[in-house]
Amino acid sequence: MTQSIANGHNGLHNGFHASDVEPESPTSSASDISSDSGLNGVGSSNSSSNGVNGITNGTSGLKLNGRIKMKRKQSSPMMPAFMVSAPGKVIVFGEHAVVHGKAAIAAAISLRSYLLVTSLSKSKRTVTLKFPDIDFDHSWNIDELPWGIFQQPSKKKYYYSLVTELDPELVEAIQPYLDDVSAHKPAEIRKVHRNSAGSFLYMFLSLGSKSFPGCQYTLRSTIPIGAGLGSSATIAVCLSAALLLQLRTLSGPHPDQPADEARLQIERINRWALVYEMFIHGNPSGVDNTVSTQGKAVVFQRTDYSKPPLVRPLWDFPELPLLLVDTRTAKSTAHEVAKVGRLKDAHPKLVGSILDAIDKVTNTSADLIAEDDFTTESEDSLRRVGELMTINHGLLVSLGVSHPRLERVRELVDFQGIGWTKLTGAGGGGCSITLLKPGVPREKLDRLEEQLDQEGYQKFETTLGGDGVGVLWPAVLRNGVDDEEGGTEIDLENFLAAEGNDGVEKLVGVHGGGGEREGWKFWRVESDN
Ligand SMILES: Nc1ncnc2c1ncn2[C@@H]1O[C@H](COP(=O)(O)OP(=O)(O)OP(=O)(O)O)[C@@H](O)[C@H]1O
Ligand SMILES: C[C@@](O)(CCO)CC(=O)[O-]
Repeated sequence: MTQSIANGHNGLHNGFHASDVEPESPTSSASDISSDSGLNGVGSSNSSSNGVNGITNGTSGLKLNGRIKMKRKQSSPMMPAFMVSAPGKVIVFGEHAVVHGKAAIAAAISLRSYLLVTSLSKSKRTVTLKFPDIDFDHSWNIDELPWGIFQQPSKKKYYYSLVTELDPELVEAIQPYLDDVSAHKPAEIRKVHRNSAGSFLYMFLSLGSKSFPGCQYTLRSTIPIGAGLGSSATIAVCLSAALLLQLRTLSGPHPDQPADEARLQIERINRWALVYEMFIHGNPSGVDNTVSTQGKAVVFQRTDYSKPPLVRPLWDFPELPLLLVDTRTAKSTAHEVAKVGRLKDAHPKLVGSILDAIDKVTNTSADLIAEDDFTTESEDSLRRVGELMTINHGLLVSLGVSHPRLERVRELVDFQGIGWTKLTGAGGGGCSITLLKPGVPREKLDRLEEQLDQEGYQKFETTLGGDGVGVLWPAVLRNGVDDEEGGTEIDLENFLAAEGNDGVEKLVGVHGGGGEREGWKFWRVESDN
């Protein structure tokens, strides 16, 4: 398995603090502009990187005392259907410890979620979530949602706000709108659906306004759910980007966009994705949504939950030969995180030392891969990273987040003597990653894969370090066919009809023929400075 980061400079000294990009004097709220449902959010440009939110495209703005007053459009034509996509991730080092303020290294993978956003005609006042992967489909009447409490001056949040905790009163206000969600489904499924619905409503009501146009959000994913590959974060990122695009608060993505402006957009998407994750998980560190938004690989640390995290991109993350194995034992991140929290409460010093040790492992590894002579061709380089993975896994075992099925993968890999294995993500099931030794004989690998197959494991082919959140605007793809009609329009029908992961990838995948597919655009955040 290989990764594919193109940019040839070392981003280790290239860190940026998310707070660097906060607007100094934001002047219009998302809800101010949502009533003006102008088109062309992608490729449109706001001048937010200079600290003033001048959303200029498609509307004329009057500047008054440094503030921009938006002139209402006379008519608001419907937005075209568009798509957003975000990648899953693997945590290479530091899961769980990252929830307690320690560093983690995570990389985007090539498995992705895809969200189709379809606007409804003006007379249709509903908002619909369609999540066929989890058999969830629900609509609400936009006019009946509890806008009043979300718009109260003391509660109102904006597209640039940093929300670091959920407001219990707002969570409470949503509850009546969850009562009839999947009411006749089994309790376990109902719980998952209500969680998805609640997360969405919290974000929708925070960002939107009563005049938000009727629309449908349809999501399909190629990421196994609850496997530690950040599936929930991808949904958070897709919905956050979609809402911000609908509100025309994002600039780009476009190819000649300066990197710092691209980073600002990424940061805004990431902030709201965290809100969704908070609703799903309770206490997320934010590493999953951060790497899913930005893509590539990052060192992530959040020491103070009231502040943005420190995110240090690793543009030159090495092409580690990794084997990704799904135990096909679902777990709940919220459950595993809470378990570690309880262990820490019971044994603060001991668990504190384990978390410190994980932090050391992560930082040692970040230093190691930044060394000039680190190369994936070198046995010594790989052995050193591998040993750190083994140590990290051992520490996670001592935190109680492994699982017999994960230990079995380790046993099989160790028995063949072909690499170093650790769990990735929340553990308790989910996935493991194995760093393969250089020059492993094919027969040994075949034997391992056969054994894993027999025991019901699933092996994933993925590359590390791919693109973050992407946009397809409008939802039209050429699909490699040079037809004069202008390509295939992605609509609800063909999106829902695509068969399995391969069908979804073939129809809408961001990658075609090994490269990026024409039409999909990404915020380019790499920079030399
Ligand atoms: N394809 C999907 N469609 C709709 N909802 C999904 C989908 N994938 C994940 N989810 C949501 O995410 C939840 C799973 O999140 P969870 O954090 O437990 O797993 P994960 O994100 O895959 O793993 P990790 O957080 O450890 O990386 C599901 O219960 C569901 O709410
Ligand atoms: C287990 C955890 O560290 C990673 C889940 O992918 C949780 C989090 O960081 O929010």
